[in-house]
Amino acid sequence: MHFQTNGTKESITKLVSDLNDAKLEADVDVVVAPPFVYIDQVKNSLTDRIEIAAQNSWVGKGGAFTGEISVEQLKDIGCKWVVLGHSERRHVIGEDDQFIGKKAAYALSEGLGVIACIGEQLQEREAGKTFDVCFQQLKAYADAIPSWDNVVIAYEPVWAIGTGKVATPEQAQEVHAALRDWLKNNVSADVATKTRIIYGGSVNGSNCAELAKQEDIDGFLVGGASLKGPEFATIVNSVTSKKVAA
Ligand SMILES: O=C[C@H](O)COP(=O)(O)O
Repeated sequence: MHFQTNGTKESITKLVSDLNDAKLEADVDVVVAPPFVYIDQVKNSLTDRIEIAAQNSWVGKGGAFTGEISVEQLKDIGCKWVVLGHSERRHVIGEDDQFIGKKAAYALSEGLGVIACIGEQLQEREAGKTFDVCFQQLKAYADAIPSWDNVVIAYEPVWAIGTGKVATPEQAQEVHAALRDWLKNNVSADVATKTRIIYGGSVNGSNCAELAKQEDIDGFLVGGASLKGPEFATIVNSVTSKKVAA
């Protein structure tokens, strides 16, 4: 669950309480990504059943980088994961593929898990460039990281993020299968089989079950719907038996 830049101390207290009370299937990995300023609050009040992710991290060791948050600091406050390459980092902040790849490599080298986001914009899909864009973004991670052991790929078509316009199960499955095939051909068959590929973009309690049935969809990265604890629990439980990060 990914709060993006949402929440207050009060709303997050309520959300944590809902999550602590939720019945979450045991075989689903659940990760929550609060804004930096609330990570400590969440870490200190949320059940250990759910791990904590940051929404970004600095590209190297901490130091004189005003406004940035280092991987070392994230580890210090109990983060196990970091979300990198989110479309808002790419298209609003301007991070490029290589910079994101370097961030992933540094976070992994320090022992954080990486939720590595990729995805095409609407005009790219309409121009028939979905696979080209996704493969290029995936290659930048592959070129930078030494191992995929601690990486979850998040496919998030930009046109589906926060728009209410979810990819159809067939659209999402088509890209997930292509990504797995790319890993098989360019990394290894083993990595292609073992790497979890999760979908993000307007996932909610009503559409998650059909998406979760798709062979290559291993879980979800949930934004808006994660701000409602009971609905998020429904989404988590829709991917049971797939051992998925959600
Ligand atoms: O990380 C979350 C994604 O950006 C998806 O957000 P959304 O579920 O609100 O579309």
